[in-house]
Amino acid sequence: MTPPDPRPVALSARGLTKDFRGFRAVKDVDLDVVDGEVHALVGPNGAGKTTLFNLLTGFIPPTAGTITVHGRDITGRTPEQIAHEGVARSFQITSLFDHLNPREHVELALQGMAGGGLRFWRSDSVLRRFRGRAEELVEEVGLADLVERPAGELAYGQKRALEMALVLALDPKVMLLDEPTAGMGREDVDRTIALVRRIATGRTVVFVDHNMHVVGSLADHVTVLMAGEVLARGTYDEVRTDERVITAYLGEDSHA
Ligand SMILES: Nc1ncnc2c1ncn2[C@@H]1O[C@H](COP(=O)(O)OP(=O)(O)OP(=O)(O)O)[C@@H](O)[C@H]1O
Repeated sequence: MTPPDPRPVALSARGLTKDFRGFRAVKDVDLDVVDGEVHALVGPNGAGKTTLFNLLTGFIPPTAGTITVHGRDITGRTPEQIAHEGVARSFQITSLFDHLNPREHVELALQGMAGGGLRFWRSDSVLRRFRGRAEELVEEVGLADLVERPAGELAYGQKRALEMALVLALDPKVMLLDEPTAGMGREDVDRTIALVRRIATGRTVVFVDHNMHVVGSLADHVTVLMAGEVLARGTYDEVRTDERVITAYLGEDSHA
């Protein structure tokens, strides 16, 4: 057993439960993500990872249970309110504007965060205030050379990096990344591992990923879900060698 982490808890859930018309997708989940750690949520298909993400970020309300951020109860808050508590997420599905370049995307996100709302009309003088910071964020995610390239012309891995910049624009203390390497080839996967490591400095990161190389490379702690429940938790090496986890994954392989 790992000794308790002395750092304060950034994001916590107690008894978190979600029913979809009688089907319990998340069951009585307790989760503690400590300040500054990288925490992976893993589990076979249908384990409840995305549902848990949606609960933690307010995209769906829980049937039961509580969620706290740095000790403040955020249960039942909207995604916008939760973002203002410093929790922001990325999505698996890209939602970029093809004709806008990376800098323009980030400028809009910064404008939205500053209270201007996400507007489709943009006053250049307003957006220019955000230009410097937008360029920094584009550079931080490794897209400095593509700052003027319309998003529609970016490769898949570059689009995912841009989405990371949009999450960073919210200046989150806790970042939730939904399958940051989904659909990527090895090179993009390695680039994304390096990127997540970089952006995790001074932040708390929770991510879902099916790629165990990514989980092993990044995660300080891992929570394994199975059929909506926490099956195991610990370091990567602890959960990797846990008999229950091995059985759960073997079960998944045999049905693949
Ligand atoms: N809106 C919904 N209505 C009904 N059932 C749902 C809904 N969303 C999810 N579920 C069910 O809840 C269970 C958990 O789904 P979830 O998407 O959270 O799993 P997951 O671990 O993210 O899976 P994957 O790895 O395939 O993305 C699944 O059985 C799914 O069919």
